[in-house]
Amino acid sequence: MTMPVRQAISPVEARGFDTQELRRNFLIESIFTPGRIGLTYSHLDRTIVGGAMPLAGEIVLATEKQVGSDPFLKRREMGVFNIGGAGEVVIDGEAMIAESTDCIYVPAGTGDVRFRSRSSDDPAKFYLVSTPAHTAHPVRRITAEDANRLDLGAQSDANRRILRQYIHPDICETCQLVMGMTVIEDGSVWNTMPCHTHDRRTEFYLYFDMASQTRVFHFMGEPDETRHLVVANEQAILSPGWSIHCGAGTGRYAFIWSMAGDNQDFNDMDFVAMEDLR
Ligand SMILES: O=C(O)C(=O)C[C@H](O)C(=O)CO
Ligand SMILES: [Zn+2]
Repeated sequence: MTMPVRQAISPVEARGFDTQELRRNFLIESIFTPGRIGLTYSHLDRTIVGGAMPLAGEIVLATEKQVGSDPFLKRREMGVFNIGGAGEVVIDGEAMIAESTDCIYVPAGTGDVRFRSRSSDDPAKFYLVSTPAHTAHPVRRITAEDANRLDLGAQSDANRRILRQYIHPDICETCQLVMGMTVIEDGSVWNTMPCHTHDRRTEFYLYFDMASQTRVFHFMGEPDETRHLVVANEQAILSPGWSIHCGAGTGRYAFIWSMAGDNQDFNDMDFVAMEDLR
């Protein structure tokens, strides 16, 4: 496995980027490869993001030079969100079932992590987000029913959506990772609109559950210097704290959001007034 590195980009640099440069820095085009694990190291809050898609055999989480510690989770925690068929995450020899839309929290200090699919005909797709951690909290399996559910938006604003907070201080203790899933209701297109920034935290989005022809127009940038990225199914966005992050889809979609940084306060957002967007 090689782990590409994404440097932290300043808002001043990003203003000058063309489409290709924006995509190279803020989009991960391929998260899942059958039978493989693939990870990207971002200098945004030193977050590692990627996917593991086991087929008949298991996949082992191995460490890399970029991580600087052995084992991988010696000084990190990890959220594992399954968006595929049923599978298992084996944590220091203990198998935890992960059905579709289950999330497993794997704490710092874990020695050995393995990923398995129940059936290679319907493989699990484990979306992985790992952030630095200073102590070990208990392992958790969090289902959609366990998560905090928020019903957001209005049909008249085309932004009705169900947001579930899985890894959140009310549900699961972590060092810094916060993670959940937002599903856009039929007939709505917008996520996270009205939009916000939160310079205290980095955010990552994995868009999924999209038809192959569907695209999400994901908006980023400073509120008065917006840009967009055209995103296909199972691609991920890196969103620095200075950037807005929101999107509109041409068809059905959902996304996993995750955050890391100075606090775990989901409501610590700086909302942007519509008249300030450019
Ligand atoms: O649709 C939404 O609203 C969200 O999913 C909000 C994001 O998770 C977010 O930006 C949290 O800071
Ligand atoms: Zn946000």
